[in-house]
Amino acid sequence: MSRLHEGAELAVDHLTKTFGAVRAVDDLSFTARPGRVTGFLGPNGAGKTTTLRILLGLVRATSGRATISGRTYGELVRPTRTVGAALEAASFHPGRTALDHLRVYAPQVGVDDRRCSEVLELVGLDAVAGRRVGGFSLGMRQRLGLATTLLGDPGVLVLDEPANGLDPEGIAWLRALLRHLAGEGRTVLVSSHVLSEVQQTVDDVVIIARGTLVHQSSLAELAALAEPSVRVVSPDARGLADLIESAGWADRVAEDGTASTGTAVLRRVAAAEVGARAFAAGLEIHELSAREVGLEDTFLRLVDERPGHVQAGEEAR
Ligand SMILES: Nc1ncnc2c1ncn2[C@@H]1O[C@H](COP(=O)(O)OP(=O)(O)OP(=O)(O)O)[C@@H](O)[C@H]1O
Repeated sequence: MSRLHEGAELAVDHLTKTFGAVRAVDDLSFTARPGRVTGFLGPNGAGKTTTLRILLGLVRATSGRATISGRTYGELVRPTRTVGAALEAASFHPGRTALDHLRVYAPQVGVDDRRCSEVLELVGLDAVAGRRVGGFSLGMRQRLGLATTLLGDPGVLVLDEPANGLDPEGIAWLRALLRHLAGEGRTVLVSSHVLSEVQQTVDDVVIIARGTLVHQSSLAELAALAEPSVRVVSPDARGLADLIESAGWADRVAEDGTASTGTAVLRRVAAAEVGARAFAAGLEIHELSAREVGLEDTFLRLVDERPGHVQAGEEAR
């Protein structure tokens, strides 16, 4: 028998799921490893929830497989002890207390009252154990949902948008808890449509768009894909245009106002390089500023998302 806390590899292998004409998941493959928090990221409608539902045996795949330690959810011997899942802000009986909510699930998982109190303490709800859930905020409900997933002390945690509804303090708390759980050797898979929400929590990222994988790596490798850029302003618009032309940067111009305002934003060019060339050309420069490229920008570039842009198929919901 496996030790408690022992994580298992999650493997999604050439997974496809169609709903009528909509290809929600399209030949998707990725893995999530024990001891690490993996961010499962993609814009709304990218296919995250569908993938997680297949992994948890709630939806049947059209083709391909999603496995936990080589087994599908249905093949697991003790599923509630192996995987803890919180798929959406779970529905709670408003009249039940937090402790009673857990007591309802405890027999299914095979744990006692003591464990219910333990998990309430773990998620910081011990002080309100006897309060009715009906009066709980969304953040408190998220915590109770998480407590429910932890009842069986599972080695694998699958959490769909767990940061939703949490205030900054709650997000910081969630981050610490997930890091702690992964530190114990568990496999933690966390979905989100906003990278910035989980970027301080995750070790690895799996990014999907339109049902397909666009990127899988460590967070550090994703950060290395960031493209620095530099903003240059000169009172001599003609001179700046000539400089860009002679340096061979024409295809690196991200925003161009050289002809009218003498302003240009250049991608993958260092400020020092622009400064040196401008100095050599005797070009007067009024602004030369390196722009920080956040991880979120890299993420949005990878999923090719524009503000207000709707993914194909999303209207089918
Ligand atoms: N039961 C269903 N019937 C029909 N289409 C569905 C069904 N479930 C999901 N879809 C479609 O599959 C696509 C992927 O949806 P899914 O919920 O998996 O995405 P998501 O990445 O979790 O998005 P969100 O962050 O908005 O929850 C969407 O186009 C959605 O409309």
